[in-house]
Amino acid sequence: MLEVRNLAYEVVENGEKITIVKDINFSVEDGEMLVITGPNGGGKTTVAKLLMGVLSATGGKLLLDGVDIAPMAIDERAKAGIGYAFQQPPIFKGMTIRRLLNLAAGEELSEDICCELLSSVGMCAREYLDREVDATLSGGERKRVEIATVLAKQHKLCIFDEPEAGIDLWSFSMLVKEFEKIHKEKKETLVLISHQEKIIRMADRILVIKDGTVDRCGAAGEILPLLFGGEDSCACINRKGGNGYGVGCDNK
Ligand SMILES: Nc1ncnc2c1ncn2[C@@H]1O[C@H](COP(=O)(O)OP(=O)(O)OP(=O)(O)O)[C@@H](O)[C@H]1O
Repeated sequence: MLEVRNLAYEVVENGEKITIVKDINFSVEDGEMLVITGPNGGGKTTVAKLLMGVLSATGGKLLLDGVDIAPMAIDERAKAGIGYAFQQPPIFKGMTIRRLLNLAAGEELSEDICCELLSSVGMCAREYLDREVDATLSGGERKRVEIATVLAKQHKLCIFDEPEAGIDLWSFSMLVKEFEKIHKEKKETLVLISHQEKIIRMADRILVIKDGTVDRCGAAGEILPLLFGGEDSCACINRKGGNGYGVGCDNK
């Protein structure tokens, strides 16, 4: 189980403190899927990076199965069972896709398994295996390779930051099926950051982050009508000129 308590991240710029996120509280039960959504610039990626350890929290607690992972470095968190796919995947010049998948899996994978992983993210597998993870791959290809690295291993907690970004429609449908598989068959705990209705509708719980803090959080059945459906949500979005996330609803 993941428990996030009063998570905060501040930076100092030109001697001035800037709060990027604060008072972030939520939990994800084992095997649950949490989707984090909300307006651009709200703080979603920052929260994901704080969970993975790419950034260090300046306040709060991050408990994974009761252990505070906040002081752990990124590699220790990976060893503790957290997998993370970046919103903007890094380039690994000189490293082939095959090698990257092996590293991500923590073992030598057979060519068939490497191909299966790439096929599951919509890549025509064998022709990619010995390509380098460099700028010759398109943004969408890098994104899919990045997602395949997370699929290469069983995790306690998988975090995907906007997996839909830059992915074509056909591959997106395959990805959605993969997420369903991770969620329903492998029963891994999933945190997905997304703006995509199809992904948001797969969630067990939904967290809406706006202006660096929690705007709404609850079971999907409670939050979905506020985001997409029902007369109330439409009324409040239209009436208050909201942004499609139910922000400003009286029924918060
Ligand atoms: N180191 C930093 N210094 C100053 N501002 C920062 C820093 N890191 C993040 N921010 C700002 O904090 C806000 C939250 O950024 P973040 O990337 O977490 O948003 P997001 O919700 O993921 O947005 P999007 O939906 O566009 O991906 C943004 O306004 C961003 O410019």
